[in-house]
Amino acid sequence: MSHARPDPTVRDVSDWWSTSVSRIEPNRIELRGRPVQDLIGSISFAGIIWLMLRGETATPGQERLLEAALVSSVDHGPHAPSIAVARMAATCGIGLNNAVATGVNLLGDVHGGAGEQCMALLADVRRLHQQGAGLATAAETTVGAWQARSKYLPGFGHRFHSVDPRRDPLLGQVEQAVSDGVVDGSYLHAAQAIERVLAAGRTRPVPINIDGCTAVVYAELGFPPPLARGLFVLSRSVGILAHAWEETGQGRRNKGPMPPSILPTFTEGA
Ligand SMILES: CC(C)(COP(=O)(O)OP(=O)(O)OC[C@H]1O[C@@H](n2cnc3c(N)ncnc32)[C@H](O)[C@@H]1OP(=O)(O)O)[C@@H](O)C(=O)NCCC(=O)NCCSC(=O)C[C@@](O)(CC(=O)O)C(=O)O
Repeated sequence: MSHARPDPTVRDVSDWWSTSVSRIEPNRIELRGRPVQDLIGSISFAGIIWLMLRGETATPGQERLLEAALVSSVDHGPHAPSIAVARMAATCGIGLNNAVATGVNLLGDVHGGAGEQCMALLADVRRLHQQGAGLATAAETTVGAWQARSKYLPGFGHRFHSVDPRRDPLLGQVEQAVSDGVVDGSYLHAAQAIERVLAAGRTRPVPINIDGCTAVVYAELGFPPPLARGLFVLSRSVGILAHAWEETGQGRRNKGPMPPSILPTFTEGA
């Protein structure tokens, strides 16, 4: 006798994986209602990402901006933790898929995933501004409230860039999209206002970083915050794959984080 309780949300066994993303039947593949044979050769990769996540076709302006953000965050060299760890993994005999997963699994609140929280930060500034506060006041109030919890604001600061070279071209694309009427610029202005608050009184600014710049784009385009992280993962997977593949080709085995001639400092009696 079965003791399983019936699930009222499941009327039929075919409801178990019910989805509006894709429809797959013998000799039929539709993605968001569009036959795959109509998409192949006619839609860009950024376009299919938009279609799959949003369920509708991007306008050319939306697609251009999404593509710019995806391009901007693909790689940051073996200094970047997500790349370094994927290269190390590739030398350990675990296969390319596991090397890529190792890199992707390093992306989070501190590295490559801060766009999710950054979008919430920008939304706070935007909301106060929309309620009537001046932009500078809205940014100061929000920075104060967030820094009462942590001095590190998501989407700002970089371990060695004082101006991230990805910042101006990407934010320039957002400005262009504002001029073209694609987005309204409110998240861009919130980010710039926070940057000004953080720079005040400092010789070394705390710049908006790539997680923050891409969060501006994804917020302007109307993606929900968790997808800022998801889209960063998609983009960085390209760089992770390229590095893992190159490292695989170099044939090294069991490569550690630094040359064996450099020994970690042993801290006596800790
Ligand atoms: C990223 C880092 C750990 C860097 O730290 P730093 O080394 O600079 O930190 P510190 O030396 O502690 O700070 C020096 C002084 O600046 C102040 N300060 C620093 N950050 C501040 C901030 N956010 N808000 C206010 N104040 C800040 C701090 O208070 C101190 O002030 P003071 O005590 O007065 O001297 C830090 O910013 C941070 O956690 N950010 C938030 C999380 C975030 O957005 N993550 C994404 C980073 S992008 C990325 O992951 C992609 C990447 O670019 C990565 C790559 O390649 O690495 C790629 O493409 O792969």
